[in-house]
Amino acid sequence: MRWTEKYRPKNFDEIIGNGKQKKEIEAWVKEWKEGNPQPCLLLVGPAGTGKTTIAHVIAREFSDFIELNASDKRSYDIIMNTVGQSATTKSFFTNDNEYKLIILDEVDGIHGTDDRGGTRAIGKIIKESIHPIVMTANDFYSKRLTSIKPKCKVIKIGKVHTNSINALLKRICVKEGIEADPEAVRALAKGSNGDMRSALNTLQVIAEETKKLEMSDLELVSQKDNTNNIFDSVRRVLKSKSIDKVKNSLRLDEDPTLVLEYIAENIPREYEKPKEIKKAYEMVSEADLYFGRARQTRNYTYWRYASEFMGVGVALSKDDTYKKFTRLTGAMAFSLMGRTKGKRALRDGIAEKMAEKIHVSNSVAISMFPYLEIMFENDDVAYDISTFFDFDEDEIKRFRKRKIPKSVIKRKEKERQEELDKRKEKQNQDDLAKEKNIKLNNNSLNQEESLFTSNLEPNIKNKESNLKLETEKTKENKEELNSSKKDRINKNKSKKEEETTKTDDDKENNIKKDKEIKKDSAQKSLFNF
Ligand SMILES: Nc1ncnc2c1ncn2[C@@H]1O[C@H](COP(=O)(O)OP(=O)(O)OP(=O)(O)O)[C@@H](O)[C@H]1O
Repeated sequence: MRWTEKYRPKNFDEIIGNGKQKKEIEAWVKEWKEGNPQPCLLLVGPAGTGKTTIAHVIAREFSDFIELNASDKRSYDIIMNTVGQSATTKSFFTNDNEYKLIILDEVDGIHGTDDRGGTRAIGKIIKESIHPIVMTANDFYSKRLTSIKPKCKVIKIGKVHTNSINALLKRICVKEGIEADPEAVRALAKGSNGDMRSALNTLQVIAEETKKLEMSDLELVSQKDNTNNIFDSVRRVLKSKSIDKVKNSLRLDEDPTLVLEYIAENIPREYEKPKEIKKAYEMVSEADLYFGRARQTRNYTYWRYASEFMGVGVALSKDDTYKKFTRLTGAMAFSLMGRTKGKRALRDGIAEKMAEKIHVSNSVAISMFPYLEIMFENDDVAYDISTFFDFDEDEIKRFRKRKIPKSVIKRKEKERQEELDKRKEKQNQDDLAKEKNIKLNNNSLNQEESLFTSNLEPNIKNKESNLKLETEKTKENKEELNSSKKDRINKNKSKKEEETTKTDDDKENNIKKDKEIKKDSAQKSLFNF
């Protein structure tokens, strides 16, 4: 295990140096925990001084945290997708009501044209986040920080003092059972120049196996810089067939893709048989694939596989170890990259223009370059294409050595102007025709309208008089109906009256008759007696 990990501080007390800054940071954490949101924290300072470590210690104070290497997320969309939502909703992990820390490492690593809104995205996250944010950066004066700094509480993390490093190294030597010359420990502390990571790495490299640290070891180490360390690793991979040794040699504090470049560069210097060289390069290519996958997915566990291929894979590609001295060289790729920086910038600029205009990716645009080179051989086509993409002189030079002749440019410009004039004229004519059409349409519309009205009017009048007649008729009918109804009612009434009188008469007669009958019967009964 790397000692930088083994001895990584787990709380503020274990972080050495920067006492005043630690207090400020602790106060910031306290405020958040008491429910008082604070501005985002920006820790700026040199490498290996504990910025990321501090961020992780802060993270322990919150319920959860999300960590992103800002320089890996150059796209606005990616940053917003990964952090944007988490920042604006409280529940980016589990507990809804608790604050979670957002760590954005290396915010100054978001680069120029590749930025694609990365800095803007960070600004948006700072503005909208309801969670605490800690950012780290190396370069206080980085342009990338210009817009970020004013929105943050900036804390400068300084180099760790030699005395503090010295004390920590001594403690580690005791824990690791290393017999250390105090003078050597001090020299190591001083030589690390405030970089705690470097001090720990050097101590581990020298003393982990030998369990000793002497001044003579340091003289050896002090001559070594990272590049020398890389050469040691590469030499070990190419010279050895011992898996352990090779694996150990690749444990160095260096970008593994850089180590891969160095190995690839030196394979043919050490290996002699074509079969060995072929196999070794197959291993390099496998390793490269894994690095690519790690980069794309940001899952850096793939690095492990990559190291297997570029270390053990390349080491075991040879039949036997070579007993010879080989002068190793640095990776040509990098010196080449340095030399071709301008060319690459030109290429990327052209690709970007093309990509934007014809909606393809930059790499597809670059893959069209050979065809453009052929097309650019023709002066007229060269002019047309460069005008279409808005290429400047340097960009045109990328595709043809000769400048486009002035006479061609003049003629083409004239043709272009004529074409433009023609188009303008045609446009004017079209506009006029359109206007005319509109007028004509309006006229015919008006005509149709009046025709319609004139046709409609008599009809309406007829209908109106019909309606009047009908209303009158209905009125008459109604009256008729009413009078007949009245008649009927009257008739019925008189009939009833008649009937009533008749009944009354009948009744009277009946009563009379009854009386007579009664009289008769009374007489009868008298007779009967
Ligand atoms: N102040 C410190 N106290 C104790 N250990 C430290 C301190 N600073 C760094 N270290 C050790 O160095 C290692 C690397 O430190 P860290 O990654 O925090 O540095 P950094 O400032 O973030 O560097 P970089 O800018 O390169 O990311 C830690 O794992 C830890 O072991």
